[in-house]
Amino acid sequence: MTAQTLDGKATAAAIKDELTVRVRALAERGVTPGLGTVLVGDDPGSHAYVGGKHRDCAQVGIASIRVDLPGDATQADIEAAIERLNADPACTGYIVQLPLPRGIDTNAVLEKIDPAKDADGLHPTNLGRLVLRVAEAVDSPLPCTPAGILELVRRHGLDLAGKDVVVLGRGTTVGRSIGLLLTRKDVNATVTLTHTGTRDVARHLREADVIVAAAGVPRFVTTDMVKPGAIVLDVGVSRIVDGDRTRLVGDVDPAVAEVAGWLSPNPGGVGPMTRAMLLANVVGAAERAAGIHASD
Ligand SMILES: Nc1nc(=O)c2c([nH]1)NC[C@@H]1CN(c3ccc(C(=O)N[C@@H](CCC(=O)O)C(=O)O)cc3)C=[N+]21
Repeated sequence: MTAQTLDGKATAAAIKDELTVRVRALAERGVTPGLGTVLVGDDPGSHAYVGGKHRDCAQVGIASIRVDLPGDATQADIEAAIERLNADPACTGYIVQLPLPRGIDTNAVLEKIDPAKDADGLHPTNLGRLVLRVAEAVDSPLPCTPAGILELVRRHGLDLAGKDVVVLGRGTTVGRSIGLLLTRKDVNATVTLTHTGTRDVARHLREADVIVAAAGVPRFVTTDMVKPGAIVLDVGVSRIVDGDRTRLVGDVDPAVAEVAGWLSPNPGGVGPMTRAMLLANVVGAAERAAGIHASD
């Protein structure tokens, strides 16, 4: 048996088509959503991600505002760039590409972002809203990768209610925040968060109905750790040097496809969904700024 594919590329394309329609409706009201990016330094991976985000924007009719700062930019330089984007009416949402260079206080930077323009959904105010509004749909930006994972699963007709989900990794963008979404009453999953301090990670994984692998450890999850039929989401990305080129490798051994019921490929799974959710946050912020609400 081989796992069915959680096709992030095709699902993201469908979401982008839907967003194009919403962007057109905004244009009729004279509103153009604009995504800003703040990129510090010259990490090739970060450049590739940011480039991809601007290409996505062009596809759905979102304007882009790109701010690139040198690797030796100071805390004050970065915060000044943020203040300009907060004040710029053409920018309806923006992100600060992470990680920031060593020596920069990332949390201080993220807290300067206007929560209404937080396209990543990582501002403390927006994460706090997620904590406070367990029962209802929240009309505020959601963290892109967790939201993308839920949307990917939902659009493949899978229901997580009552399922035991084991999350691997306690990073801010995925591990720490995905449980907030998975345990909302409209999802109703049960969540275990495992990390480097967990005594026997493999034991937890083997009992999981759903695995969210976000540890950033190449091919950590192997066939012996997966219950037959489980839903497996491969979130992690590591760059591996392979001869004279680099390859992207996920947290899940591709052989897991022989055991799992569903598997998100990597690339082509969670990554494109993260980008689609970023666009959705920018469009949502522009709609709210224009007085249009999700329930309208
Ligand atoms: N403020 C901030 N927000 C982020 O959302 C953020 C970040 N910083 N820093 C880095 C991580 C990583 N991340 C990815 C997004 C898309 C793909 C993606 O689309 N990957 C393609 C492959 C792309 C390729 O081939 O290079 C795929 O999975 O098919 C991957 C990784 C967002 N992140």
